[in-house]
Amino acid sequence: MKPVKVGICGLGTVGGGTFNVLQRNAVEISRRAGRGIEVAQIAARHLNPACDTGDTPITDDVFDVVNNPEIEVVIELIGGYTVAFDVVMQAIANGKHVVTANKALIAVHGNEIFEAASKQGVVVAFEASVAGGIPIIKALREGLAANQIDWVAGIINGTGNFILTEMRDKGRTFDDVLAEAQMLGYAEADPTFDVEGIDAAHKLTILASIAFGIPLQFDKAYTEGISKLTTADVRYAEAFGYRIKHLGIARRTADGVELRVHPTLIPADRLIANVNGVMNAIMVNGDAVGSTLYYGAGAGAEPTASSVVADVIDVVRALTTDPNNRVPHLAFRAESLSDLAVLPASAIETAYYLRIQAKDRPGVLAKVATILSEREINIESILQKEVEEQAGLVPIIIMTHRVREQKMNDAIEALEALDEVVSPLMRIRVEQLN
Ligand SMILES: NC(=O)C1=CN([C@@H]2O[C@H](COP(=O)(O)OP(=O)(O)OC[C@H]3O[C@@H](n4cnc5c(N)ncnc54)[C@H](O)[C@@H]3O)[C@@H](O)[C@H]2O)C=CC1
Ligand SMILES: N[C@@H](CC=O)C(=O)O
Ligand code: NA
Repeated sequence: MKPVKVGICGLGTVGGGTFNVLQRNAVEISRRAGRGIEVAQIAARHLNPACDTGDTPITDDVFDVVNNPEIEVVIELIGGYTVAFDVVMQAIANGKHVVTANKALIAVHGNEIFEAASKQGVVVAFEASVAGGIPIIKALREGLAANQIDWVAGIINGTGNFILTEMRDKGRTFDDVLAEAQMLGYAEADPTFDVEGIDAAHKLTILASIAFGIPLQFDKAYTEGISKLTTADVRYAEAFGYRIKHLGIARRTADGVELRVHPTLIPADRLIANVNGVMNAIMVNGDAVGSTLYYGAGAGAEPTASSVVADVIDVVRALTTDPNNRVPHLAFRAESLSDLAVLPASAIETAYYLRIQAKDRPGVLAKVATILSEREINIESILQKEVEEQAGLVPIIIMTHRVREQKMNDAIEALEALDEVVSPLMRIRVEQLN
């Protein structure tokens, strides 16, 4: 049988890695796919020194690839929502299958893209878009298909986890580690997407849709980054037996779905609390299987290429299958997606860590405790440090029981209004993940 011709759009970190893996493992790949896979054309603005493209035809116009009649599968590795969106929609209109690593595109425009793809009978595959090399889409969509999924919680941004780990273990500064993550090709084109949680929210949006069978709703995700965390919080968390990780959490409750990305204290003895550097890990809890954990490299050229190429192999196998009997894009059949509401942040329920910088006066602790108890917020433990972090100020660290976010917002407003308390205070959510 003739090889399947594919076209690569974008030859940066992931595009280069994808080309290299397709070449190096060509024999193994064709033994799995049943056919060879040939890169018939590449669209690139620059050559990639990490990859020897030999005599593969190269164009600087992505639409040469998208409109190339020989190409059956378009691999979109440009990123962003502009050119990438046009590339994907035109490829679908031309009856071509698409493989992409672009979580921003899928989280924001996925509903429209999947509808167009289904009408055309083509597949849009996006395993590399979440957690780089970890086959989490495959696990959730197929391996756990028997379950009602209760929650998903994961470290799903490699850059952010790399920064937190290096800051904690080596005392390096935020900016220094971010620059290294950019140099290593982990960071997004705009690194605020990594450090402000936008990239993790894109990925969480995708995971939640596949876990619960709901349309993609990125605009409803609550997003908080890691840029305000201090080494003092990391230290206090450790004193309580916790680690701070930047988590994406999607949880089904009686009222709807929580969809939230934020720094989180988790018990230091959980496996996921010990996931360091660029590694990602995702816990999935299903009613039949219980808790499961998926671990691996969340970013980087070849780990991400591992997922891209696996998708290409899946697509090659799907070329001869009935479009109505393929695994649905969002795991549930499009006509069976549910309208389960994504809850507003005020309805989230979680425990809290509070760090209050207070003037060293008698009676402050009693006032703080009163404000919390008036709002039925129970204190789990409290630590009043005698050392002053700033002149005349002593930190009070409080761990609470679970409470609705609305109540905590009210309490924080009242605490910050106290004359003795420096505003703003630090609040970090706490999860046990069991
Ligand atoms: N870097 C990583 O570890 C991971 C990246 N991703 C996603 O993969 C995609 C690609 O990311 P990277 O490879 O890191 O980015 P990159 O910036 O290294 O590569 C993108 C390439 O596309 C090229 N490009 C831009 N516009 C173009 C156009 N009109 N025509 C032809 N080429 C064009 C750029 O010149 C660049 O070489 C993004 O969607 C990203 O979010 C997903 C998982 C991991
Ligand atoms: N910038 C992303 C790349 C992979 O998705 C990350 O750091 O996780
Ligand atoms: Na993946």
